Amino acid sequence: MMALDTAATADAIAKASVLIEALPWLKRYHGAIAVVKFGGNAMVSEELTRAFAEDMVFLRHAGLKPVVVHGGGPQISARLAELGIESEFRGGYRVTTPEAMAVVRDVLTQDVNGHLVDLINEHGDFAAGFSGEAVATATPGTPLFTGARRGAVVDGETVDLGLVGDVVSVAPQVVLDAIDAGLIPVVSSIAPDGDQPGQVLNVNADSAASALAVALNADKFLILTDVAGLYSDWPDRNSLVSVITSAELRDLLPTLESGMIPKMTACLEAVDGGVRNAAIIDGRLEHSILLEVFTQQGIGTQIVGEDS
Ligand SMILES: Nc1ncnc2c1ncn2[C@@H]1O[C@H](COP(=O)(O)OP(=O)(O)O)[C@@H](O)[C@H]1O
Ligand SMILES: CC(=O)N[C@@H](CCC(=O)OP(=O)(O)O)C(=O)O
Repeated sequence: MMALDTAATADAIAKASVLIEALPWLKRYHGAIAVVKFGGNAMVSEELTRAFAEDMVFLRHAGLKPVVVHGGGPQISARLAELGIESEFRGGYRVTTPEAMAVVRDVLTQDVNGHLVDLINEHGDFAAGFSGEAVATATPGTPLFTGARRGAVVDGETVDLGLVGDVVSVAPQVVLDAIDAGLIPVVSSIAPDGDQPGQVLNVNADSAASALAVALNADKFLILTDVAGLYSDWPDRNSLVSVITSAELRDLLPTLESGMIPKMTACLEAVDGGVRNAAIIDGRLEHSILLEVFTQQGIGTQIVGEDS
């Protein structure tokens, strides 16, 4: 017989209290769709990517319906550099030539998407990879994302970004079919150009993720990034915001610096579009998603609707 020492008992009780703290959240989020944006910076670390894949499988087993939208900015930049193709960002967006677009599509839809799908599927056949070009069997001819070209405003002037677009409509059936089949959809941010058949556009992954969250009427929208959350007075580390309403965020948005602008715009669009809760959390912290979803205090910055 083995005696339990006091330290081991205290440790076991602490673990049980962490588990029971999750109960109200397990109840609240049972069957909920959670769209999670996973950025390319977190993916630079294999350990973080593996932890992310575990979190998605955890959410799925906990009764949620996770949907992943991924970026891959650093991976695209590395491949373009290897190929000697120049790559420039203007107003936070990559200027995308036809030559660069072929690389963007390949890196996002093959390498990054394939790697995430493989890591999730190490835990069982859960993941299904899609790009915005995917079509549902019931609606042939209508892609998941339809894009329209956009420019960017730099120093008050609109500049051309080449083959860069916004998602202007979403046909979510292909993703809903995967969810209904018990799968975890893993989506890359490439969108067919609605005005130019055969052409695809490079879409910022934060913005593609929020468009999908709205179309799926998601309960939760999470963006992983490389800071602890939104700082109201960046870079003052004492100004981390834990909860902000969409009205407050709308006022703060014009004061934000690049980097945070697309993320906070995506959160605002998601909440304005009916997503009940959006949050930006620290992707550098392993399993930060679990802390956000299943603990009382949560982490990062929550963006809630004006009537919350
Ligand atoms: N108000 C702010 N709060 C937090 N981060 C900010 C703020 N303003 C600018 N930033 C910058 O935005 C960065 C996050 O944006 P980005 O680098 O595009 O993230 P990711 O690589 O996750 O897509 C942070 O690392 C930080 O340097
Ligand atoms: C138009 C535009 O800039 N598209 C992005 C798409 C990838 C992305 O958004 O990746 P992260 O989430 O890792 O930043 C790009 O080419 O880098």
